[in-house]
Amino acid sequence: MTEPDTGPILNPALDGAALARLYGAAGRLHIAGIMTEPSAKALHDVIATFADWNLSLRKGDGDHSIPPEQRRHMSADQMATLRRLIDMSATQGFQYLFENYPIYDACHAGIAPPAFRQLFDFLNGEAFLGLMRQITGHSDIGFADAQVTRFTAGDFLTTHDDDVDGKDRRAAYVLNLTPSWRADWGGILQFLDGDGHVEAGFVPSFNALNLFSVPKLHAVSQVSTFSPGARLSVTGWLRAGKDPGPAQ
Ligand SMILES: O=C(O)CCC(=O)C(=O)O
Ligand SMILES: [Fe+2]
Repeated sequence: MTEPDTGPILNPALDGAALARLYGAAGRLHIAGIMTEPSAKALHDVIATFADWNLSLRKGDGDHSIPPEQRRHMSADQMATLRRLIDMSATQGFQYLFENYPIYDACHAGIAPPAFRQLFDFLNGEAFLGLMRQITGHSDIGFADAQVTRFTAGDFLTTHDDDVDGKDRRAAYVLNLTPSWRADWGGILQFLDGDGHVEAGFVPSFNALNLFSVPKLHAVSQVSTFSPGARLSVTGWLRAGKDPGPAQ
């Protein structure tokens, strides 16, 4: 893995007060150029060459993660069966399928690769959290949890609102690290209104932060079979209070 020298750096030219006005009006925001360009490129290179992805899906009522060791032993038939089960449950309810690496858990367990530790420190540093407090108006935001995600052809995340009791999520964020993408390739972060219509959609992009308030109905549309690339992001929530540590 290529390591960035310094880790991510917040773009010093961002106008927090102007962004706060936009967020206040819509409850969501797409911030282009969130990091300095060289540090965004370095972070992209780390994620684009990362190889140890879990497969993340929903089983019963909970998150289920298939680690890389186990994935390697799954036959094409087993994978196809799993896919069919996932498709069946996605028809009616909350389901997802994408690859991830749990940065928050790995940092607390002391096993995160150094570049992901730097990323976690950036997301929990005063520069980033201070800007997030200013934009969202939530002065009690105390920490950010985080995972890296990769969506390739067939991956999706159905409609949900991110609200989980006891997690104190004030806002959700998606740090976009996809260098080139077309809306036709899917993977669009869609926001739904009370009638089930898509009221807005953010197309995967590079070095941009999507931010939205919790709870809010949203989904990631399925990445199309003809998408040639991967949708790469760092996602998580800005949470109130002190980081409780492992398993939260
Ligand atoms: O990747 C995205 O754009 C959104 C992810 C999301 O909604 C979630 O992880 O809950
Ligand atoms: Fe979500």
